[in-house]
Amino acid sequence: MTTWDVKFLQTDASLDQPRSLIILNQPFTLDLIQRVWQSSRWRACADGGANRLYDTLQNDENRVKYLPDLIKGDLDSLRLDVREFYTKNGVPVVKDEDQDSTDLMKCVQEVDKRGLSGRQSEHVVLLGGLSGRLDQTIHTLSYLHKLRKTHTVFAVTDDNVGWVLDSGEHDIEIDHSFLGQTCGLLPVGVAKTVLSTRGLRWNLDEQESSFGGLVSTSNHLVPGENVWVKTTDPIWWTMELKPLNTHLI
Ligand SMILES: Nc1ncnc2c1ncn2[C@@H]1O[C@H](COP(=O)(O)OP(=O)(O)OP(=O)(O)O)[C@@H](O)[C@H]1O
Ligand SMILES: Cc1ncc(C[n+]2csc(CCO)c2C)c(N)n1
Repeated sequence: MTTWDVKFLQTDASLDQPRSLIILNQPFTLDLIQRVWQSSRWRACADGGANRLYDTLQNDENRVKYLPDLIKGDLDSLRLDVREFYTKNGVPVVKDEDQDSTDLMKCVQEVDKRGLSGRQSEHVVLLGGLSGRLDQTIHTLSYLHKLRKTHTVFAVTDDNVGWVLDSGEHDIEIDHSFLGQTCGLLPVGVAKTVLSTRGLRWNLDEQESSFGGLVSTSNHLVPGENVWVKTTDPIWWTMELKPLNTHLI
């Protein structure tokens, strides 16, 4: 049995479980970056993710309070003004021109170099990756599926949080104060899986799910209940977030 929670999304999240944060090149609110920042102890921007951080923070007074530990990628998206600001403030900017790996992969390599990302140790949070360009979104789904045996990686946007549940049983703690009601079990990257659930409005009981068959989208969490999932094969689990504040600093 694996137990899960997304306490790192609480406004007052503590560093109970140290996390690495990778900021992707996708929009996010100030509220979301503040939540995931405070629950991380190492933060990297994947290339143009640094533009997003810079722009979202609005002014230099805020920006110096939220300096990442690293900016890495092929640097085809990082703006010159953003590069200059972060270089001036001591943030390493590392160019990796490999055209067979994405900037997301290049940042996960850095997490690995730090030696903290083992399945049982440091968790990784991706800010972005579940929306925007479809090829990039599918890359996130595929990459986290591939990483599931060696890394614990959550993907978070203003609308969603999601991750891969490996084959087996899972208890998912639900904090209804910031999670919306909608959730999904998405059989991406597997021929099929057999699912049983508790804590959902439309529960499954040893039912087969596949891309060409049943896909549990627009399911609902039951207020006050946690969720239990049993799956024979890996499956993507997603939950909707309640609307976040857009200006908190
Ligand atoms: N339009 C998009 N939709 C979804 N995810 C994106 C999008 N653009 C970038 N990302 C994510 O942010 C990371 C950094 O993006 P970057 O600014 O380098 O864009 P890119 O050059 O298109 O990405 P890459 O070089 O990795 O293909 C990407 O690796 C990807 O995970
Ligand atoms: C089969 C195959 N398809 C696409 C790419 C292109 N590509 C994949 S990752 C990447 C780097 C982006 O920063 C680029 C250009 C490739 N190399 N091999």
